[in-house]
Amino acid sequence: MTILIDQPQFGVEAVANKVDNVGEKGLVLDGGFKVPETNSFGHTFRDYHVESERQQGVENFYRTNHIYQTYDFVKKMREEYGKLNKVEMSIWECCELLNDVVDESDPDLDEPQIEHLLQTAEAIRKDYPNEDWLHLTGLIHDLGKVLLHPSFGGLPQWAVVGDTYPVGCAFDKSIVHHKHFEENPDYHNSAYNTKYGVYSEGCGLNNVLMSWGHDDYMYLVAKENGTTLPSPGLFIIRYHSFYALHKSEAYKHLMNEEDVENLKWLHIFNKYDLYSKSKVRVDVEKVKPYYLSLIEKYFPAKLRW
Ligand SMILES: O[C@H]1[C@H](O)[C@@H](O)[C@H](O)[C@@H](O)[C@H]1O
Ligand SMILES: [Fe+2]
Ligand SMILES: [Fe+2]
Repeated sequence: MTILIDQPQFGVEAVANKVDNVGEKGLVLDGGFKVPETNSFGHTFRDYHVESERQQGVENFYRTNHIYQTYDFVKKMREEYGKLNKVEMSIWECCELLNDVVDESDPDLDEPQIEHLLQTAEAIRKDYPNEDWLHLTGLIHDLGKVLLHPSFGGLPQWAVVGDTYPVGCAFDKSIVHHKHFEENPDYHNSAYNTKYGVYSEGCGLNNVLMSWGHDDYMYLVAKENGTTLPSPGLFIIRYHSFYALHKSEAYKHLMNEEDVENLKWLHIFNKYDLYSKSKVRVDVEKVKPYYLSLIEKYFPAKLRW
């Protein structure tokens, strides 16, 4: 039985009200979303080693990503993009810009990004009808990929997409294609290559520099433009690509209590983000009015990017 939650709840209780079942065809969420066994290329999701039409390109992507994402690089990018002086536009205009963007890091998807945004948001909406903040989080979580666009500086893919991880401490073994970190100068720097590096136990993820990309950028955009999304929404946007944490449980020693609470929502979100990727298209015009109303509720009409 599905228990609907009347009031938006942002804590453990809301999570506990949604129970996962393991059905014949894999994991079934109470609300009805079925986790498919394979992606649209016929492989299991997030298999970075299986021979497929995307494998080589994805590995090349991670090699470059792992070589160039250093502590210094991330600091510079955060400073530069934190100025939010590139473009002024609405959330929906930004969604439309993503029409042309295909993500080279993703073994499971070769559709334009706008499809993925709507697929994620609509899948969440079916199972969590009352959590409108989570629908909107689904819609905007990958908007930071506009960094690839010429008007945002046209950053290379390795500085925008792919899984993220902390810099300034050791790269965990669970990170996809870990071996390529051997070519990253930080890997050989004793200030940055220990378990804690420049951080300390329980310091909170907010104090940890993450590899630069669409997550942290979109978090900065949302926060600095005064969004009223709740804390778990911002956390999801900021850490949804941090698979080493939310899937492999690495780096837990850096979390504080608020991170632990927010992580519960990220786990829920991740199922929809990952497993809603398919060739089934969402009718954009049909759902647009609903998402415009959410954007109006949680964001100003124009944002600084
Ligand atoms: O390839 C994907 C893609 O770039 C996603 O947007 C990101 O969130 C994932 O972590 C990554 O693995
Ligand atoms: Fe993403
Ligand atoms: Fe995504």
